Amino acid sequence: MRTIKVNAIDSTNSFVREFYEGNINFEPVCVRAITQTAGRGQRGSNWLSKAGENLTFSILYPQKKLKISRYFLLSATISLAVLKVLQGLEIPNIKIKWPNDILSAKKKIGGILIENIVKTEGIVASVIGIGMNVNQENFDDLPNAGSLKSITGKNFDLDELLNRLVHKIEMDLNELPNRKSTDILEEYAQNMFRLNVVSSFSSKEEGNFNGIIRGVTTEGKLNLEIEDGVFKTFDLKEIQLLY
Ligand SMILES: Nc1ncnc2c1ncn2[C@@H]1O[C@H](COP(=O)(O)OP(=O)(O)OP(=O)(O)O)[C@@H](O)[C@H]1O
Ligand SMILES: O=C(O)CCCC[C@@H]1SC[C@@H]2NC(=O)N[C@@H]21
Repeated sequence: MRTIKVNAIDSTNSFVREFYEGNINFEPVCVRAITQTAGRGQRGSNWLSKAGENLTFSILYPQKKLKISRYFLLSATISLAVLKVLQGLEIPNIKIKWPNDILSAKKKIGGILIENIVKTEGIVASVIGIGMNVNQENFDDLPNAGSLKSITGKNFDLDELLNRLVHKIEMDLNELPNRKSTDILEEYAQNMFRLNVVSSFSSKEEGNFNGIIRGVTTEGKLNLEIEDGVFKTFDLKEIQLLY
């Protein structure tokens, strides 16, 4: 797909979304910013990334009326594509922290923000925003953040890494309609951070409590074993993994 490099913009997600508004027929496109002045994360957070040291990009991907109920399969496919590219570069211990934080050695090295363009017929396009911490060495205000450099001690070529990520994502998205959802969910679960171990959670309804991550539902809800043999599912708005 075509990649456009821009110097400074507010947010690559906002940029490609605006680009879509005037273009009904389009090919997938990737927009990468050297720096974002208002990078956005999940749950309304900011995405902070030093200019020129990391990757911040968004892919605008046309969908053929994707059902909203299949949205998480898309999200899981993106997380797994990123994970596989990083594993191919021998970055250690890559995990997906539900729903789609990318961790290496327990540090958050990447974040994914997918925003769908929904019409009455379903999802007609997806904006897939990815922030990857690559060569930045210090994350003073973000104690849980890390980068490929802070973990491996090596510098990475940003253009080459972007090409690998975009290529893998495009291939896996094209393959998505042919894949069984149970296979995707199983592969996702196998790569989850803190799968099958007791973890602490915080939820609006129940305060802080312990549970064991056992996987995800087709809709992307977190499936927790909250007592022996007792399971409960939670969506992103309802719960946070503390550690
Ligand atoms: N470059 C970055 N790398 C990692 N995290 C970042 C970055 N920029 C902003 N953040 C945000 O800083 C916050 C702290 O991240 P951290 O992973 O430590 O906390 P968290 O509670 O696990 O967050 P999350 O809600 O994403 O699971 C998160 O909201 C994260 O998205
Ligand atoms: O973990 C998260 O909270 C998601 C972070 C997503 C950040 C990327 S950087 C490129 C794209 N543009 C944005 O404004 N956000 C995403």
